[in-house]
Amino acid sequence: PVCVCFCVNPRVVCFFKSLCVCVSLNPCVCVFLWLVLKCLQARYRAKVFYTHAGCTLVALNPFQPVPDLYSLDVMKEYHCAPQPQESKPHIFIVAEEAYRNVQGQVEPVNQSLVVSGESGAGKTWTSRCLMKYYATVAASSSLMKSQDTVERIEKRVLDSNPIMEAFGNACTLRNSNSSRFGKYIQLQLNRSQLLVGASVQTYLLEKTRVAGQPVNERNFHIFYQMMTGGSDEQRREWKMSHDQHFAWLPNAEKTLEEDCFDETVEAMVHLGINAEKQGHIFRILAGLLQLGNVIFCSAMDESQPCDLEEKSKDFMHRCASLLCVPVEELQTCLRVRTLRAGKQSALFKPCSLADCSVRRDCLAKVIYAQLFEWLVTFINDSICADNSTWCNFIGLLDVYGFECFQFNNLEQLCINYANEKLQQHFVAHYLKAQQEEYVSEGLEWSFVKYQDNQGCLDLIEGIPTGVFSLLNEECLLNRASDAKQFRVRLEKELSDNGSMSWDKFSKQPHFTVAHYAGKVSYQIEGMMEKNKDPVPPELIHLLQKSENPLLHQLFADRDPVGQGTRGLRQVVTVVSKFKNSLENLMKILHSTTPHYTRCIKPNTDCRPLTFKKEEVIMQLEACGIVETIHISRRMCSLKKNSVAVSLSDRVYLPPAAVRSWLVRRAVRRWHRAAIVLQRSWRKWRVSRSPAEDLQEAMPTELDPILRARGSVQLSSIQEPVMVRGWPMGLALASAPTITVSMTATGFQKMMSVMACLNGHCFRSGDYKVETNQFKQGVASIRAQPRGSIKLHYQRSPLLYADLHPDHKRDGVTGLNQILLFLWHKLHY
Ligand SMILES: Nc1ncnc2c1ncn2[C@@H]1O[C@H](COP(=O)(O)OP(=O)(O)OP(=O)(O)O)[C@@H](O)[C@H]1O
Repeated sequence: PVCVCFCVNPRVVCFFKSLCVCVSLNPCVCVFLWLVLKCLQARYRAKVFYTHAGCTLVALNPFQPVPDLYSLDVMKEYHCAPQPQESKPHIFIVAEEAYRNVQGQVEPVNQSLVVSGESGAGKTWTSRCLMKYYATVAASSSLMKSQDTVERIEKRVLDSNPIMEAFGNACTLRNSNSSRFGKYIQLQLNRSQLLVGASVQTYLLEKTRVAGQPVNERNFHIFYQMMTGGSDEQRREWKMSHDQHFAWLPNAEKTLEEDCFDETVEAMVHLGINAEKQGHIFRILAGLLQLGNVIFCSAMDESQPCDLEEKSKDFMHRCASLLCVPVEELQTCLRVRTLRAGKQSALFKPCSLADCSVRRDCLAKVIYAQLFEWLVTFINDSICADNSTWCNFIGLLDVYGFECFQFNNLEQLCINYANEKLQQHFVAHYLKAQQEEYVSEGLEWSFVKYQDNQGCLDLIEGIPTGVFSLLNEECLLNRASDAKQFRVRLEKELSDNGSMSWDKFSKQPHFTVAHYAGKVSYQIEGMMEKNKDPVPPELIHLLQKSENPLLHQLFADRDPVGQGTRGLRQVVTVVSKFKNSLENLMKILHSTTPHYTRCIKPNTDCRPLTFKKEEVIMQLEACGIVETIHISRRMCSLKKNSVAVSLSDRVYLPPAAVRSWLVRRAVRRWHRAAIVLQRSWRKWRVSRSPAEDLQEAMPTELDPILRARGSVQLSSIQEPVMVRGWPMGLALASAPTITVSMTATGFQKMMSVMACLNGHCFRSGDYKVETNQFKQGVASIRAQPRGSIKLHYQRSPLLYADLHPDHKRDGVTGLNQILLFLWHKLHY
């Protein structure tokens, strides 16, 4: 059935579909997207959620539990299958393929499973499924008798999930269990490929959430778990009465299945976080909640520190008691800045009202972030195997997807930068490597064009004038940051980079980056402060005095003023830390065999079995799926000498009846489209006078300029031969061979040339045609044995027909323009 789709000129489909998103795309990309979209939609309706697309597995989120999709029996089925790739697409195929690569010691032996997608698409779910799979099939204890037999190490590895999710996930507008950090989990395998340990690396926790939650979103799950799951005794210990309202716990009335305190505590116990340590952790968290209720008010005397609202005094006491720090000192360091002049003397300056709140929030953020880091280290200590016991690993990367909100700041810049890096890895590794391999195998292969995002990466990470470098420079200067000034600096340094632009009419200082997945505007206000992420030294001093052993431990080694070894200020900015950790990750990815899973969110409301085409198509375009399928399709057509097989090979369509209905419906539409096209074509022809037509189509004399644009000059034969390529192009559009030329304008032209030459003085075999698909037209025709013959094209009488259809990314070009022209003629 897919072949039927390919028989129609993609541009026609494009034109008639006229989806606004499609029109802005390259027509060939557009038709691919549309086809993929249709296949995915049909499969989703038939409750088939996994689809192979080239080397990538596309996972559609069902938003409801699917019985028996991930059961032990299904795991066994894939694990024991002689050829898992031949089975129905499933995440377990990816898992098994990676596992067998390790078993087979195929270089690079270590594997990385990259799971990407936007928030709520199903990355965490998928990662959990993968971990369960390995914990079952590679269990080092008892093998696969029942889920319960998964013993110690496997259980501990799995138990890291509820803890990390409790502390690092939150309910957002887009996902009720949204991971607010990125993670790379390394599953360690011994010589017999059994799971003997694991380690977790986390990236960029969204710590601002602890002290401020976007409207209609929530704080991290752990706080709500404590509220709903804590016993009366615990609540007393946490100074958390049943009727107390917490400013930092919005939407507490919402009940979520993620609010499972018992599960978190049980997992903590399994990982060795004993009752005493748990007590320290929960008291710290309870202290933060009390801190969030503290509100400052202006002092009567401006030279004095801000006052506390009456109720806040009590909250401040509770907070100090839970954090085990002296209450006076806590109050002072939130309200008074200490200025050091030299080593001995110190000046005390009351903070402004706004500064007091900033310090309060800063205290909460630094404590929470440090606690999260400690938890990750603890988990690693508990599940990491001794280096001597493991030799290979399978890594699972679950990273935040591309983000574009109304207001974007440093967090989005970092997240989108990470996505650019991963996209580059995907493109470089898969698209380039695959294509080079095909060429080296001697396959007649023309390179598929792909979006190179190096320009965008240079813009962000370039040294010394990338956005990150300039941001860091501002931080080192240690002066009050000015957003407008910084914007001017950016413009001065980076206006040459094509990925950077500015909205001239916007009043807010900002810059816009053209990412591979779309343009994002970042506001500059606050960006430098976020990058510095300063913590007042007084706060660190205070926490180092805490009598809560855990809190004390969290800050014991921290230098409050950030002094380097030679006494220089050492500013480790957010972006430099993030860039470093990402570079390390990329090194790991480059040294492993990658497997890509693209999770797709079929609708934004998280409604079960609801497929919104517009939303899916955006995600498909953003994740480079089209290029992947394109290569596979071309590869299959080369190998099997038939076109359009790969989609039907790899995309499993729904049962017979549905499939034929879909095809018939599609054919009817295309038939109607073709009739409209024919009619408008005839009308257009009639509207032109024959003389006009002939004059342009058949120039009597070939002057040099005209000849350069459009005629055939056969050097061994004196007489020039003209090739009328334009009508042929359209005629060929309906022939089956056009399937190959969907992205190959050169091939299309070659076909028309061959057809024309056949009508002239050549016998077949007299010539050999070579094409270069990236240049417009035919590269050369070699006559044998008469030497090289140059071929030129005749200028088309049709407006726009000479334009190469896919050079501009946006805008409609080439044949689409003809069609638009006709359409306008027809309708207006
Ligand atoms: N395969 C699946 N079967 C059933 N439900 C699923 C599946 N995948 C995802 N879901 C549902 O979708 C929700 C969102 O998935 P998940 O939390 O994995 O998204 P995510 O991509 O990790 O999002 P974020 O980036 O915000 O963390 C899950 O809580 C679950 O309800």
